[in-house]
Amino acid sequence: MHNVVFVLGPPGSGKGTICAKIQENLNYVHLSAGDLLRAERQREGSEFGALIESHIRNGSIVPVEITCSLLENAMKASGDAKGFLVDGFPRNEDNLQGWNKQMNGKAFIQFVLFLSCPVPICIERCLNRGQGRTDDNEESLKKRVETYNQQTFPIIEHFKKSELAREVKSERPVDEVYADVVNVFNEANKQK
Ligand SMILES: Nc1ncnc2c1ncn2[C@@H]1O[C@H](COP(=O)(O)OP(=O)(O)O)[C@@H](O)[C@H]1O
Ligand SMILES: Nc1ccn([C@H]2C[C@H](O)[C@@H](COP(=O)(O)OP(=O)(O)O)O2)c(=O)n1
Ligand SMILES: [Mg+2]
Repeated sequence: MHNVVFVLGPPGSGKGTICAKIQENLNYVHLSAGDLLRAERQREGSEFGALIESHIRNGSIVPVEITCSLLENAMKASGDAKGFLVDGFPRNEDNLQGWNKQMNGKAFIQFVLFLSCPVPICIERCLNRGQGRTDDNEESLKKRVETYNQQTFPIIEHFKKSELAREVKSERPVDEVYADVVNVFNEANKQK
């Protein structure tokens, strides 16, 4: 049974940055759904490359069958760990239902880390991210924020209702955000 922490928040809220630090210090393995999709997009012979690229540019969400299989394969391929940080997933109802169907009995959701950050700060961060991504531009970001507000935030609300969500405000400096995130993990691991 894989132990999973979902990491959600608007684009640019710091999910990847914080997950990398947690992975380094707390023995969780960081799996970014976006990174896995970008790798699949590039994979020689992938039948999904063009589909993934169009969703990424358009700020829309790739069908869960693709994303969830990439995540499950990555978990299977990973060595033993305290758990998996599933970064940027589930991003909509299709993701959530697809996860429940595919991962039923195979994964336990320990909690959901929600990084909340004002959108203007998030947009600024993405425009300055400097990773050469095809979706860090004004046009794509406008659509990604719309997707987040209309499709992802309801998923966060769902996890809040089931008392699984742990919110950390992430407009502050990284170290301050990370210190609060560590406290969330310590608290959650104390309860196990
Ligand atoms: N707390 C923070 N303060 C300032 N910049 C940040 C902070 N967290 C992340 N960043 C920067 O903002 C950009 C987006 O961060 P990233 O972790 O990629 O966010 P996400 O994965 O949520 O899109 C990166 O360039 C990162 O270095
Ligand atoms: N569950 C997911 C996660 C990402 N994607 C696609 C659509 C997203 O806009 C892009 C980029 O996701 P990613 O998490 O890397 O983006 P941010 O780190 O939040 O800026 O990938 C998806 O279709 N389904
Ligand atoms: Mg990211």
